[in-house]
Amino acid sequence: MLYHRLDDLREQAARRLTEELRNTGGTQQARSQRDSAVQMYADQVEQYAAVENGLCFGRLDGDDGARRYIGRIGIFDTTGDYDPLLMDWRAPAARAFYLATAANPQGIRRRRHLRTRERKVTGLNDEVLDIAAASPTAHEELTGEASLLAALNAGRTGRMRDIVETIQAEQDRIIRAELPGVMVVQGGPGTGKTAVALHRAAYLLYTHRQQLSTRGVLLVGPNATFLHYISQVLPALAETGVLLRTQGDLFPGVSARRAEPATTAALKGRTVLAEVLAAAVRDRQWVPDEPLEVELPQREVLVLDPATVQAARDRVRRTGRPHNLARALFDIEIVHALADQVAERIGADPLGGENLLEEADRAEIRRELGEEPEIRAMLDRLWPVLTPQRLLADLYASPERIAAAAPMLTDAERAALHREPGGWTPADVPLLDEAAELLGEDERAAAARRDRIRSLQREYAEGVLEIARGSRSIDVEDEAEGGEILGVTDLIDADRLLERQEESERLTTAQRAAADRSWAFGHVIVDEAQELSPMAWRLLMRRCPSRSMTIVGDVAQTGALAGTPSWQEALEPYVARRWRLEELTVSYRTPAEIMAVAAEVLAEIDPALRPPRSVRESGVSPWDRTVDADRLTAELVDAATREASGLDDGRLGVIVPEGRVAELGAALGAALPEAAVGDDPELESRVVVLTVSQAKGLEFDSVLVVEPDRIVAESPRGHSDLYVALTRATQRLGILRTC
Ligand SMILES: Nc1ncnc2c1ncn2[C@@H]1O[C@H](COP(=O)(O)OP(=O)(O)OP(=O)(O)O)[C@@H](O)[C@H]1O
Repeated sequence: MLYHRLDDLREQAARRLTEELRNTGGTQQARSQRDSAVQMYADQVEQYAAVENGLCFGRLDGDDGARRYIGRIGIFDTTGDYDPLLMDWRAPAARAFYLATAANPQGIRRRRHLRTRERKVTGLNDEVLDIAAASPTAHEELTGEASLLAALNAGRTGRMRDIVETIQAEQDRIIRAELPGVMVVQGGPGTGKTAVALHRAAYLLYTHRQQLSTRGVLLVGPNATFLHYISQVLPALAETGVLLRTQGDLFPGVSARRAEPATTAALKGRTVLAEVLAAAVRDRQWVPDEPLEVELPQREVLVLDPATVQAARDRVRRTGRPHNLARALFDIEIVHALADQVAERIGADPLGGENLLEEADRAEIRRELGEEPEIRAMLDRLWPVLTPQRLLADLYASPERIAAAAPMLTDAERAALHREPGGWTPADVPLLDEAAELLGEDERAAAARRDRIRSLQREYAEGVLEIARGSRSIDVEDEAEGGEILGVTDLIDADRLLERQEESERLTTAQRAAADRSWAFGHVIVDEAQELSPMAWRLLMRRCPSRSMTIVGDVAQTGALAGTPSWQEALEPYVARRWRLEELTVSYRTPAEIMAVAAEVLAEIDPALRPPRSVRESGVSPWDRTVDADRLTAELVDAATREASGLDDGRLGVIVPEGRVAELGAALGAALPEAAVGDDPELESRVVVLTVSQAKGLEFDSVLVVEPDRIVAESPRGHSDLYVALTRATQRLGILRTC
């Protein structure tokens, strides 16, 4: 019944989308209303398709005999009294599904978990919460673990799945926490921090739709591989309004993929770099040592002396305006001084009296001088308008500029900043953002933003057409019924749709936010937040002036050298002590046998830290073997082949030291053609070879950790890296050492 209703809803939305797209012309208001309708129906078609799998996954039987079904979206009975046929998991009335216990049944007598494949029910588990009333049947159990354990033991696919069917009470509390304020969610590996962060995004968008649909939600993850890993979760929860970004993509127009030494990235993460950049901007406001001569065609030579430039610069700086925006004031100052020179000369009274020129004459001279190309060129040298990219590229490229801007750094640190142009690193992005603040947006930056928006609008227009094409089967059915209905794509192409988009500047909130550096998000969620440097925190705080944030991470897993050793330290400058801490204490991923091995490494990081409690045992002990160094590759290939063949439909992750990834990856790739290796390896491959920083946040059924001692030795945070590596497996762990 629910699936039939879903089909009806989907057909209805697709038909309306097609109708709206066919309409053209009309008044501005009519067009704007139509664009809203197009966006709404396109979203609906996408949402109804997204919830197809596992549409309904729960049932609550109340003490009063009432029955409620819980699912991915709400569906109502539109033929009757608008009764809910299916309740959205985020609705307040659905909450008992996650919280009710035998001790506190919340008016619920029985909770049922339904498992479905496509549109068939394949299994169910009942929990009777009122023990006195329990009349056990074949599938009734008294604990809530059956569905959870089934989900945890299932083979991994290389893509994260949502946990909407089995959210646990401690997670539910965090997911549904109030919107305002900064909440830190600290939890050991596998405690569901990422899952909770994603479900919180979906919950907030549902509960505060009005507010967040205009300001948007930003979710920041550690790297592109990770974002790829989690990218399916929100669409499966029928939410498309969250912008997923890595730090390297947070500056519009820049995609930072260049590599650099960890120590250089750490240096760039320090707040002292904000001072360096401010000094670098000041350094570009040049006062010449010698007077500058400007030779104007058909006119005299004008001379600008250093003292005049210095005085103009001081006055302009005192206004506190950002560099690019202050340029107009500087121009006025300098042109004024030059015009005075001209006026002195041409207005001089031959009889020695007062200057003969009136104010109107002087104004005319200033206007003319201001337009002289030679003078404009000189002003460009004295106070150049700069993009953030120009400022930073010029700084890095010049040891002299670095020396002038960074006297507070050591020689070695200054040398580390020096490099040739050619792409940006993720650590450059917060610096570009800082530079943009110092420089202010000039016309060129505004034009670049308009270009980006235009290209996004085109993408959007194409996306709408894709959706309309995807709903084509419904058009075909209409035709079969005898209707002569053309598909929407026969009538309109992306360019025409784009024209229409441009009339009303319609874009999804996430798309507009992505193109606009100064966008203020309604809520910001940061995953693996322990990796952020102080400079990266500055950037994120700018994107979220309301300080409505969910910060998710584990300080014991900090790998980045400029990462966060304590939440208080990271947040203090922005919210003082006004943040709240929630902790997750149960590891759903890592079985007890593996957690015991990881716990030894955790004690090396800090003996006071406690590992999370594993929710299950796998019954398989991790293995740990030492081999001769020259046998390592052969032994690794053997072990990986064995582990891979033991997987049913799961995945094997091979985590290797950074310094050996190319060599060992090539050997594994030659022996196991299905092995993926590289900067952004395909996680859906059965075997994936990665470094610890790539493996951050990911998980595999079986994991091989290669040369743990070398992983530790490769970084000052090496024990944290090893802890991350050892906690990636859901079932089996093998360790291969060399002697
Ligand atoms: N309530 C739950 N029901 C089913 N699966 C869950 C639940 N909570 C967590 N999991 C599963 O446990 C695994 C670990 O979750 P997740 O990746 O969110 O942990 P994490 O705390 O972010 O780990 P890490 O710190 O290692 O990145 C995932 O496979 C997730 O789906």
